[in-house]
Amino acid sequence: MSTQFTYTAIVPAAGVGSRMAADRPKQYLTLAGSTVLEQTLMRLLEHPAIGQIIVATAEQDPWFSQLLLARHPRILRVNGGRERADSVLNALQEVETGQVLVHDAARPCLRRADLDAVMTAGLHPQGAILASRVRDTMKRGNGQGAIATSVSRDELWHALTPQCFATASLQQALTEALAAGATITDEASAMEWAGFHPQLVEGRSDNIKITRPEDLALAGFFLQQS
Ligand SMILES: Nc1ccn([C@@H]2O[C@H](COP(=O)(O)OP(=O)(O)OP(=O)(O)O)[C@@H](O)[C@H]2O)c(=O)n1
Ligand SMILES: C[C@](O)(CO)[C@H](O)COP(=O)(O)O
Repeated sequence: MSTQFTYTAIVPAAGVGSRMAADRPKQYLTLAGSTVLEQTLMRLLEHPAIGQIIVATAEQDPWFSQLLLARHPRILRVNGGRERADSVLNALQEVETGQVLVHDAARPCLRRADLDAVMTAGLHPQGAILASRVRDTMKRGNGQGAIATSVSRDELWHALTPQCFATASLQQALTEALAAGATITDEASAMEWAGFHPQLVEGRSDNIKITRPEDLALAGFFLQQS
């Protein structure tokens, strides 16, 4: 019996991790006995509705091929691009399923319940993203290190990943938004540019994106809790 997979996963992993200031891109730093990237890939490989996982790495990346998972039959490596959106667009060319999810390599603490929830919501034509409500009082700076104003946190959310969409809709939106010079920092912003209103699926705030040095130990702690 053929296995019907609903989603193809794209994992953007072509960044240099400049804010991490490590000796290698942060996705290759050691975490919980393997690497950040392998932890993230394991979260996705475990899901029965995810078929192929397309990992976008830098063209000259010397680390990926050294990973055991690099030879996994469900994992395909493609070249990333100058920006995260370019890496995602490159990977989208290889997607053969009607639904696609994009999940940052730098987010290894994703929980199965959150993945289930956003994949289900993502089947809606508008698509869906994992997100967490802002908790702190928000300030907008004046560019000179002082407060310009407070920003209402009503309906203010941190966009997380995975972000789940119909493959054709995302590919068209991303292509057209980038061609128009729009600033695209996540898949939802391309879909919004195209007039979609992706659903917000409230997820755990420990689904952190490893960005700065202090985040690695925190991710290790969170992985011990799961
Ligand atoms: N051209 C790029 C830039 C980023 N990413 C990926 O997008 C995810 C989120 O990006 P970010 O956290 O900004 O990673 P970096 O760009 O590596 O970090 P920095 O901005 O600190 O350099 C990461 O998994 C990163 O590898 C990518 O695939 N291609
Ligand atoms: C996609 C993302 O993780 C959602 O918050 C975020 O936009 C990535 O941004 P970065 O500048 O590439 O870290």
